[in-house]
Amino acid sequence: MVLLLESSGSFLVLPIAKIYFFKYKIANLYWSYNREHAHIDYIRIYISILQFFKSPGQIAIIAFTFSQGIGLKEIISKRIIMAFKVSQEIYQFGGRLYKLSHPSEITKTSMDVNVFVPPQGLDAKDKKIPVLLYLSGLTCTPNNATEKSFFQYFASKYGFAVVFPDTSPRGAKIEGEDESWDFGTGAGFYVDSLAEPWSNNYNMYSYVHKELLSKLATQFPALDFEENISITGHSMGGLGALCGFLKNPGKYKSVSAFAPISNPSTCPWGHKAFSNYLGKDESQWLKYDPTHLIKEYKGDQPTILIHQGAADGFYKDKQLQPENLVKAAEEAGYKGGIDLNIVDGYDHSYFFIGTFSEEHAKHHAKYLGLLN
Ligand SMILES: N[C@@H](CCC(=O)N[C@@H](CSC=O)C(=O)NCC(=O)O)C(=O)O
Repeated sequence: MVLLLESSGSFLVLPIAKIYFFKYKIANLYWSYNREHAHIDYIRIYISILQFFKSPGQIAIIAFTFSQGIGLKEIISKRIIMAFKVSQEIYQFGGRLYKLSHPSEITKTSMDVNVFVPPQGLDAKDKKIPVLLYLSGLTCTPNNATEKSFFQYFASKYGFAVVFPDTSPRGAKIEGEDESWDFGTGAGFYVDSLAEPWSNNYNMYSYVHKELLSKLATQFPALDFEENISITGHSMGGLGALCGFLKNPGKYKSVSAFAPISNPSTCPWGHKAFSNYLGKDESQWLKYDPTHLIKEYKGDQPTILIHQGAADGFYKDKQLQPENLVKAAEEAGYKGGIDLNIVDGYDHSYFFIGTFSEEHAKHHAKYLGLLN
């Protein structure tokens, strides 16, 4: 079988992959458009099939390269693959950084995502390793935090994986989506839009918390996306992290944020985004406002760690308002409390995030069972 794959090329790979997929319930097929790297795909096929037969019962990853005549639509319609294209696999801090993309059914666009697997996740045998989801801020792609937050270093030190999703759909072809930096492309605000024309694509809440995590769970069986996952984020991503935690009791073990938009219903960024994505009914806005959500929250109540630079211009302009969240948490009797650290001299940039990312990594490592 292995020799057949090599000599026959991808025309035969697909039928064979299909047979093994159905016969052995293989959950995960790796795929690539990239003809130039076909030899790497074939090597992955050998390794995956050998691994599968060596350890039956485990999920195998089979790779194949698309050839002309095998369309993406056909493959998806037959529910054959859980698909991520791997555009780069980079060695870092003993682990691997994967730069991935995949077609999303929720945003109806191709989505980029970076995933860092620490060394502990490369040779994990019996126990899955925890995951930290990092949501980025306005204008960011998966690469900003990957390049500037230092999170991968601390992920290797403590032993958790990190997922860096994108901040919006890209190329949805909606009129006006590229007109401003704080709305549309790069500014999905992690909400499910209700209003036209955004509601067809701008559904980053469901994309991140449902589709992406479930697809990654199939792609990375050594990572624990179900039972041991925490969430953090910066600015608009801090808002996304706080909402993700407060709207899904029990899903995330812990939450933290860097300079989060804490009370979006009452700040200019929130007004602009929510009135466009969610419409005029302000009761819908409260469903994505942490300062409101914490009053109704009923789940586990770990300490929420927040850092905020005192010299951050957006803080001074009242876009962020973490004090409102602290007050609401106190009034609601949120048990773990909000550990708000206003740090002198720091601004809103990744220099600020990189300075405090170890504290946040440690905070999550504790709740993820990696530290006492
Ligand atoms: N208009 C500016 C500012 C954009 C900016 O500051 N973005 C922040 C997030 S703001 C809140 O969500 C950011 O993290 N930028 C990326 C970075 O690498 O610093 C602009 O477009 O630059």
